[in-house]
Amino acid sequence: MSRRVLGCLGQCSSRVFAIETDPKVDPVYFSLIKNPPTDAEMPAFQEIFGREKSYSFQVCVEDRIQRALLHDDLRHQLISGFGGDVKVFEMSSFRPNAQNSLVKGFFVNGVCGTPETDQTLSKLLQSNRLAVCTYVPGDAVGRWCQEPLRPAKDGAAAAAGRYGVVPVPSPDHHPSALDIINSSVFYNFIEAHNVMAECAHVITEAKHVLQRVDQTLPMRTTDRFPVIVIEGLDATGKTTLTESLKQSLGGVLLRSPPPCLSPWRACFDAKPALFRRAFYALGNYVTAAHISAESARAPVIVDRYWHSTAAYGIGTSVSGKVGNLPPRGSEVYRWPGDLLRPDLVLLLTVSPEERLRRIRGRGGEKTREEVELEANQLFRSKVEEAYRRMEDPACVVVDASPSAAEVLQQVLLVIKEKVHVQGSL
Ligand SMILES: Nc1nc2c(ncn2[C@@H]2O[C@H](COP(=O)(O)OP(=O)(O)OP(=O)(O)O)[C@@H](O)[C@H]2O)c(=O)[nH]1
Ligand SMILES: Nc1ncnc2c1ncn2[C@@H]1O[C@H](COP(=O)(O)OP(=O)(O)O)[C@@H](O)[C@H]1O
Repeated sequence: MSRRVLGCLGQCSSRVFAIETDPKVDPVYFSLIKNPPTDAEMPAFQEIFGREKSYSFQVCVEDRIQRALLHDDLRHQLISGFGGDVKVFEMSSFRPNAQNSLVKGFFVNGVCGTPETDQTLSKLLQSNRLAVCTYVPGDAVGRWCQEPLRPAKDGAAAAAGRYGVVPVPSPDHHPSALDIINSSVFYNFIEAHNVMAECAHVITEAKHVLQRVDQTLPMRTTDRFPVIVIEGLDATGKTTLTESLKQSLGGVLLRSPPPCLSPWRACFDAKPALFRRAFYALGNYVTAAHISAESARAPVIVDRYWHSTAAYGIGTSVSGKVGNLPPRGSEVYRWPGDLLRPDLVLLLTVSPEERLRRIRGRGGEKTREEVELEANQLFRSKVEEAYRRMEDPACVVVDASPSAAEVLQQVLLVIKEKVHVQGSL
């Protein structure tokens, strides 16, 4: 049962809220206090709260599937309902350093009180699954307050309390880093399977994915030939290299997500991150079963595996600069304990210019994230840095700028040096 939480930002002053006016820079952080602030006067207030009217909207629904769907839908409602001049910023409310304390939402400023915007606000207020707040001047010298809103009898907005808003220093970790484990990245099969099962009643394709996954043979861990994973941003040369390695090693080439899940990939690429990540995570477990079977008879080369899923999940969930990524050694970079572990993971890297040259030379369709990769050097840098922080197994970085033949020779040398597993290479 969803519960209406008024002013969820104000309910426990240990919460901080972050307003991301530009995803490329650090958010502005505030906290709430019971009484209007006495000495907080910050230019940030005026810049953020001072344009016309500003509001915050947060989905307050227990069920994570409904929360993910409503969050995506709320963004569209705000953009369409308040008109083009209004700025819609990501906003998150959280307890610093407390995992899973993140409540994501949106902050909207520059709302002119027209009949259309009043109607939009009234409609949003009627929803008992949103916490809606407005921000009003606390006094004449630039101090601000937050007022949780509830619908009055005539549908207009009525304030239900008032909290002072004070700026606070940036916390140790970026709020988005609090929401990675088993949300942006899955660290065991059951967690990913649960999300897919929970969304099956709203996403028909999830039933088909679960059928395929549940048909997957249990993994065997008997003696096996080497398992080598090739990772890297798109157009670094993974497909070219894995095909050559298959020939050179007389091996089997697999990829994740596996072909048996291909019919539903485009569907999940268009879904909220929670569902998309669960899809790719389950793809890795299906691929692991195939690796286990094939490695009994030949070396196995894999084109993308868990590191891709983790790096894209971390790179997309952590906004702002590369420094906002969880530090090296964080548990988010650690391999799932229940997933078949490869003997070697090679990370192909090339310069951004060379990647673009190769992309142009290749053509072909791109996923939404690949489009974003091209548009956003910052996103690319975060994905690549996340790859480099992976542990146990770590990625062995390979400069893939030389010719395909030279890269192949270089990689064969690395494999000879690093892989000591039963079975000939
Ligand atoms: N394989 C894989 N792709 C992911 C994952 N998460 C996001 N993606 C997206 O899917 C794209 C790669 O799709 P693939 O079909 O593996 O394409 P690919 O042939 O490896 O891509 P190239 O790297 O361009 O060759 C990535 O660039 C991301 O946009 C994941 O966990 N596994
Ligand atoms: N070492 C290389 N040098 C030059 N071009 C390459 C090299 N490896 C791959 N390419 C070309 O770059 C493009 C992308 O390569 P591909 O293997 O599809 O990369 P990925 O699978 O990582 O996206 C293709 O047109 C391919 O022919």
